[in-house]
Amino acid sequence: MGILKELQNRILIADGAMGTLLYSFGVDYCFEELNLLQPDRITKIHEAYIEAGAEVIQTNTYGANYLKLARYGLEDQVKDINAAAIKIAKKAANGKAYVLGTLGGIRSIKKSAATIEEIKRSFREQLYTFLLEGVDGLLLETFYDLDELKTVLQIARKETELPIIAQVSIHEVAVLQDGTPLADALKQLEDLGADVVGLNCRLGPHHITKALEEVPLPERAFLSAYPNASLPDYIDGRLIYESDAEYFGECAVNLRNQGVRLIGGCCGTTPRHIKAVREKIQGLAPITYKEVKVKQTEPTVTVLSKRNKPHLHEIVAKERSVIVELDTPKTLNTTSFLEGAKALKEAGIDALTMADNSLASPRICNMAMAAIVKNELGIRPLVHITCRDRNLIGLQSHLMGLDALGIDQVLAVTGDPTKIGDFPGATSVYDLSSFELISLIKQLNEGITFSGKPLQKKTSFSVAAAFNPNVRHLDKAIKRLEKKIKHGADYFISQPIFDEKKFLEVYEHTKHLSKPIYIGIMPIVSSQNAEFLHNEVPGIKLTDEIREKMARCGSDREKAKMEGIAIAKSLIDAAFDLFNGIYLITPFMRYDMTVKLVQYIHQKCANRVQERKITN
Ligand SMILES: Cc1cc2nc3c(=O)[nH]c(=O)nc-3n(C[C@H](O)[C@H](O)[C@H](O)COP(=O)(O)OP(=O)(O)OC[C@H]3O[C@@H](n4cnc5c(N)ncnc54)[C@H](O)[C@@H]3O)c2cc1C
Ligand code: MET
Ligand SMILES: [Zn+2]
Repeated sequence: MGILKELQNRILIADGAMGTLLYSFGVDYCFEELNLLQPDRITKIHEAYIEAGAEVIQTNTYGANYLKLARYGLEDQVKDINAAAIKIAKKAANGKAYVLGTLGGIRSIKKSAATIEEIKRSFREQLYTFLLEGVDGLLLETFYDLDELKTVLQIARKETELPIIAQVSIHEVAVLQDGTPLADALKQLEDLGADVVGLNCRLGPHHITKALEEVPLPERAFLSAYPNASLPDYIDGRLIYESDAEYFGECAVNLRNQGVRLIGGCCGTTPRHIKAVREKIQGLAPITYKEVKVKQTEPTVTVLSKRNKPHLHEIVAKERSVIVELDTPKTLNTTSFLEGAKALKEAGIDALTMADNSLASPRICNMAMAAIVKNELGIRPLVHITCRDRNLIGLQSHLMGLDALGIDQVLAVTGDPTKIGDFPGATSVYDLSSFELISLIKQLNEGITFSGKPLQKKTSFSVAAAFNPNVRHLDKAIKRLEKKIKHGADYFISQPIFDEKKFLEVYEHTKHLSKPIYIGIMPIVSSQNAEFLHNEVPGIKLTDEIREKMARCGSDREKAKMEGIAIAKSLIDAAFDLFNGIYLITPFMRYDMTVKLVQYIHQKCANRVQERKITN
């Protein structure tokens, strides 16, 4: 008769999980490859679901697309794996159940997981196999990203008149990750031609039912729901679901009361769950009228963070500005650090920048020290944030914490690789690239979280990005700066430059940029330090003259210090008229050196003012 015709008059029961069932049997490789390697195993699962009461089953093809199979080196077998899955499901159904060809969503929370073009290509390949082999309908399931689902639905709708079931997945009751209310999303899918719209996975029956309370009965389409068995627990490295099938069956009645006509199960469900659904649903007619619960939306008050001072990017765009890096201690002794911070404040810096575990070695958390210098010493902190040490959850929480502390100057960087640090084997997170981190911060400035939820307040971050001019191809580095600007960078802070001639070259390459630069200068402390920088730090080359000057100081620490300061002063002279912003890096807690350089810059500014007065 056809699925849609049946749904006009009755509720259809679908099957439950395939992946988590296989996983619970100990399979932890590519589930879809089993269509080729162990077809009998898949057949038995289908049969068990049909035996339990499923009238609609789905092919074992959830991740059988080019992009996901590529993780297992199986990208060339898309057609074979899908074709085999359809044959297995049809044979198992044997006319007793409808067979849906399943296509799973690719993106999760990160849009960057795959481009729309890649998704389209990958989807089409899988779709054509379904259409060639023949199925009773298509199940587009577990789509977190509404744009992705809409894109693939449009492709499918154009290619076939088969019934299409389009299902989103949600993290939070009745709202998609981009903030779209579930009811709106399902309406959009219906308008794009989906025959059945609904949701599956991620949440258990309780939350899925709650979400559906806000969804009206569609005008033309039908509603579907495939909840997980429960919320997942993580035990001994495995995701475990509560498996009270009886409860799941009872919940199916609630789904029916919300107007759902196609009821199945997702992760953690088993043939026992489906049997329970059948027992509870049997004999119940679908509802034809429902009261929709109107969501009590809290008014979205979006206030701006309070700001007393202009941001650094606003200052440096107009006038001379000096920021100094003083890295937080590697031990719990904060005395020198705080003394240094105080001395630099007295010297008149605009901000104290604190790296985020630079060189991938742990130091006292820069957020903690930033709060201390801000609150106790009245210094404006600038906090570096790497993508290396925090996942997406950690990054957003960190930024929200900085806002709560009133710290609004940040530098978004990728972070030095762990292999150069104290813990070479440590995990690097990199959920986000530096570009994406910049975008995330700018999104918080709009009062919206990464997943599109309102924050009820707009943060007010001024976002710096890193600029490494010590590269072989400066043009490529400049392209990265342009990209960082597109993502929202307000200004740049550069790695130190050790060659007077380099400033002009950097100036010429960057003068077209719309954002200002704090150019980096770091005093050298010894000949050993000079040789290390020259020979071991990629991209950094010191002139022979500088190396000779430092070598002449031998092991005389005081002499080397004076020479290091003198060299840094010459570098400041070379940079002075080209860049408003000077970023001084304090080497090895030697703030006595950076204090002298800050004073030098201020003196130079005062002299300039004096000279101008005289010439006028
Ligand atoms: C001012 C400043 C502050 C920093 N603070 C910290 C800190 O607090 N903690 C820390 O761990 N690290 C810090 N770093 C180091 C920085 O994270 C690394 O140098 C990183 O590799 C580059 O940072 P990014 O954010 O500019 O990377 P991105 O521009 O995002 O570059 C990311 C990747 O691309 C590569 N890449 C960059 N430019 C080019 C190019 N021109 N051609 C080809 N490939 C390229 C990089 O090597 C890197 O692997 C800082 C660097 C700067 C300049
Ligand atoms: C990750 S959502 C579940 C996908 C598919 N329906 C399965 O059960 O394997
Ligand atoms: Zn699932």
